[in-house]
Amino acid sequence: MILSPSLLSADFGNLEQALKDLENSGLSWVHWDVMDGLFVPNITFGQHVIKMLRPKSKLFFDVHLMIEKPERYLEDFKKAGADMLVIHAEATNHIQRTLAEIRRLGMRAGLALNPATPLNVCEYVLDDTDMILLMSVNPGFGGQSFIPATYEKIHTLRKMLGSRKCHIQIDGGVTPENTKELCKAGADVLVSGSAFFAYPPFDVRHRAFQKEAI
Ligand SMILES: O=C(CO)[C@@H](O)[C@H](O)COP(=O)(O)O
Ligand SMILES: [Fe+2]
Repeated sequence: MILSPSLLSADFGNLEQALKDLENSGLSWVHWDVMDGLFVPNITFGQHVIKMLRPKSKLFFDVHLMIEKPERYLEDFKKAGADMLVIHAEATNHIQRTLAEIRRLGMRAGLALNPATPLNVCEYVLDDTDMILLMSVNPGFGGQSFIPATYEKIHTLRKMLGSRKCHIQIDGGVTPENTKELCKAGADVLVSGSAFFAYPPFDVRHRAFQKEAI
């Protein structure tokens, strides 16, 4: 299981320190929640902030784009140093083209689905994605409660993926308490914001999640 802590719950005034602390705690991924105030009601940071922090960190930058028409900014995020770009199926009319363009630019391509979005939207683009992100809360805010219907969705998606090497990432309300069940259902990348950052030290927190993973 890969744990990808969400900086949405970190101190925005000191992201450099948060990145250092994560790296020193043995983590390898970090999750950036980019919000535009349109696709979701909240606004966070964009490509410029990521670009300034890229030289400060060796972590894998997992960038979750909660923005309308993400195809407008792919090159910007590549230049900013994103390793993986995750677009929302609900935010573009051109899912396949956008995923293919992300890969052409040399990044890994992910596709995110809101809780109410059925799995069939990704059926014909499974070979174009390195990761499917299943939202287990409605996007826009940290600290919300996990939606239990996600378990069945993970299980069905894992069957749909067959032997493909594609991550299933879960985002929203993830805690050490539901980690085992999520892994059992077929998830292998977990995002955690509030349940991770609220309880330092991070190496102890990291172990609390990993202990539950199967
Ligand atoms: O994408 C989002 C929210 O839209 C997430 O990445 C949150 O940051 C997860 O926060 P918690 O639910 O773990 O507090
Ligand atoms: Fe996210």
